[in-house]
Amino acid sequence: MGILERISEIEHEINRTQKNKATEHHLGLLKAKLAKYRAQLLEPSGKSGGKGEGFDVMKSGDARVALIGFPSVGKSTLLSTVTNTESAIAAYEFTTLTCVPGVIKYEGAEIQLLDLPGIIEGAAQGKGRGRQVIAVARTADMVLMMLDATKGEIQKRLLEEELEAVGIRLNKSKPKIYYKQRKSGGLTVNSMVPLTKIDEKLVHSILAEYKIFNGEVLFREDCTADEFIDVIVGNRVYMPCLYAYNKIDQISIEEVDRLAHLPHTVVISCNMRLNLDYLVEQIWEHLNLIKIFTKKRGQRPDLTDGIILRNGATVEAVCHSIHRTMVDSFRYALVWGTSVKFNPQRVGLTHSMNHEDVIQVVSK
Ligand SMILES: Nc1nc2c(ncn2[C@@H]2O[C@H](COP(=O)(O)OP(=O)(O)OP(=O)(O)O)[C@@H](O)[C@H]2O)c(=O)[nH]1
Ligand SMILES: [K+]
Ligand SMILES: [Mg+2]
Repeated sequence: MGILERISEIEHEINRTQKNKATEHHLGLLKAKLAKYRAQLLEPSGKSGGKGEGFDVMKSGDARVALIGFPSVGKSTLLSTVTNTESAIAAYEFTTLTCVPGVIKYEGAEIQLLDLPGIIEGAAQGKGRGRQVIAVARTADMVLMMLDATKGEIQKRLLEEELEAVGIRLNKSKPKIYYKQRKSGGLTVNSMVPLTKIDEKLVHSILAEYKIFNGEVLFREDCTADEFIDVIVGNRVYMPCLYAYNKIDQISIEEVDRLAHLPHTVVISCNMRLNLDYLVEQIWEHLNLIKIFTKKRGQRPDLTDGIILRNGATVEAVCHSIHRTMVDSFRYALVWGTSVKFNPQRVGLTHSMNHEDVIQVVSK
């Protein structure tokens, strides 16, 4: 039996099985098997595993956003509207066949937006250009999932399943599980909180499925079997996702209103240029970037030229982005803004900066 058949057989079995306490163990094991076969499917095998011609786009700017959606939902129309790059637009499906990068400028940041071919059901298993698209999506800082507003919510569910199947986790944080494989000594399973969704027996069975018999597991939160499997398989990417319902010029005001209230969702019309400013604002929000300003001693801060960093970035990261060797001569920094109690406050390299903070680095 081929891997695809095995996968569909297990999926079938999972769907057929009622979800309750008595079947929890059985389901958990099936999911572990499923994750194993899917991982095998995605392993690069010879030529077909590569990213493919036309997909190897250089990273540039402060962050990368991958446009994911079914064919003809308007991905290329968006790229051509919000960036200076033109990407072919047409009424037929699969107009775009490669990865086309454009740049969005916002808050002084340069955000790389990648237009990609449409993906369809079965993309995870290599249908269409699914694999190449997914490989690019994994390199992004965020997914912008474009949906056709006239098709309701069905596209969203299907695409989420495809991305889920290849280990992309949207708007979720990494499960708080400590896991360390060892050479001997058996398995130790501990938990800091009561576990209601998985028990020790299932933990052992899942590990056995991966031929792991020695190691240490510590649950720091009440995780599900799926989350535990994610940690064991590794190689998962956790990224923010913004859902953009396009073509709202084609649906009723009531439906627009309903969609607009869904979480992480923006409603737009690329053709009518409706709500595109808000879309860009929300991309910035979801990327979780901050802008900080530098200041020299005795001078005003330079508010025209901020430094773009990830939220939570430390003073050390600031130094690195100013100059490679700055950390070596670092004595302390003075910070003004919401990350400190006093203005200014003397801080060290490990201090975390907030959006729009001002920093003055004092060197040895
Ligand atoms: N009514 C309406 N049509 C739109 C809108 N945005 C794009 N379209 C149309 O949708 C069709 C497909 O647009 P594309 O931008 O080529 O879609 P795509 O998602 O890039 O398609 P593929 O590259 O084939 O996957 C074109 O005929 C566009 O004019 C919109 O806001 N409203
Ligand atoms: K198209
Ligand atoms: Mg296109």
